[in-house]
Amino acid sequence: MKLRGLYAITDSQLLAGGKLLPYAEAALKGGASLLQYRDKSSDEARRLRQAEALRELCNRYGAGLIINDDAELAARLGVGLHLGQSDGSLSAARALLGRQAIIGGTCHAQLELAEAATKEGVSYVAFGRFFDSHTKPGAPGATLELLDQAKRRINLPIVAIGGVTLDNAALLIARGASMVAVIHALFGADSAAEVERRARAFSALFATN
Ligand SMILES: Cc1ncc(COP(=O)(O)OP(=O)(O)O)c(N)n1
Ligand SMILES: Cc1nc(C(=O)O)sc1CCOP(=O)(O)O
Ligand SMILES: [Mg+2]
Repeated sequence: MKLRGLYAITDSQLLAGGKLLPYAEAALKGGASLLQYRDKSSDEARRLRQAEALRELCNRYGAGLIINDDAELAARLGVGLHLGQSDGSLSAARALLGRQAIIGGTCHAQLELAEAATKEGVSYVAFGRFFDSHTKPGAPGATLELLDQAKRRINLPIVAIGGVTLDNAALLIARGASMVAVIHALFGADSAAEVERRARAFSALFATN
């Protein structure tokens, strides 16, 4: 699986009212390489149902499905996982999911966290928040200079997240981001057709950088 390109992340509030599957499919049609299922609810049956449906879509479009926060659900479905600093052990997740699974770790703006995550066997490291974020306004800030340093010190794909839009994504890619992870600027749209247009535009940035 290619860890380069658009990394689409779902949001249960933004995609309420039946939008999850059509909007996720639109992002995949538009070329998203990874899709993260990010749902903070505790409705386990619904989470399982939705994640299974997203796995089917990702398989159809040749993209990777990543589950946020929930190693057990990722293991049950045989898909990837993203963990933040308080979401459990990355090395335990690697042991649970096996060598092939895509596992990512949140590193905020700290290279030391990325070095520790690398030792624990992650597939990519995620830094952020780079810009003002609708979804997570309080996330700690990261700078473009951090990407330069990370590129020199971390030998893994780098994901940039937080306030990424079609206007600023090229800056991140030019500074070494292998993937841009996007919620609001992708899914905060009035139609699935608009999500697909945006996904195509994000994906095209990787062809020219
Ligand atoms: C690709 C990617 N990067 C960072 C995060 C944030 O993870 P975390 O800090 O655990 O916060 P929540 O998303 O769980 O609220 C992410 N999900 N994906
Ligand atoms: C989930 C998340 N994690 C962040 C971090 O900095 O670790 S920023 C963020 C929100 C990303 O959403 P949007 O594209 O709408 O800004
Ligand atoms: Mg988390």
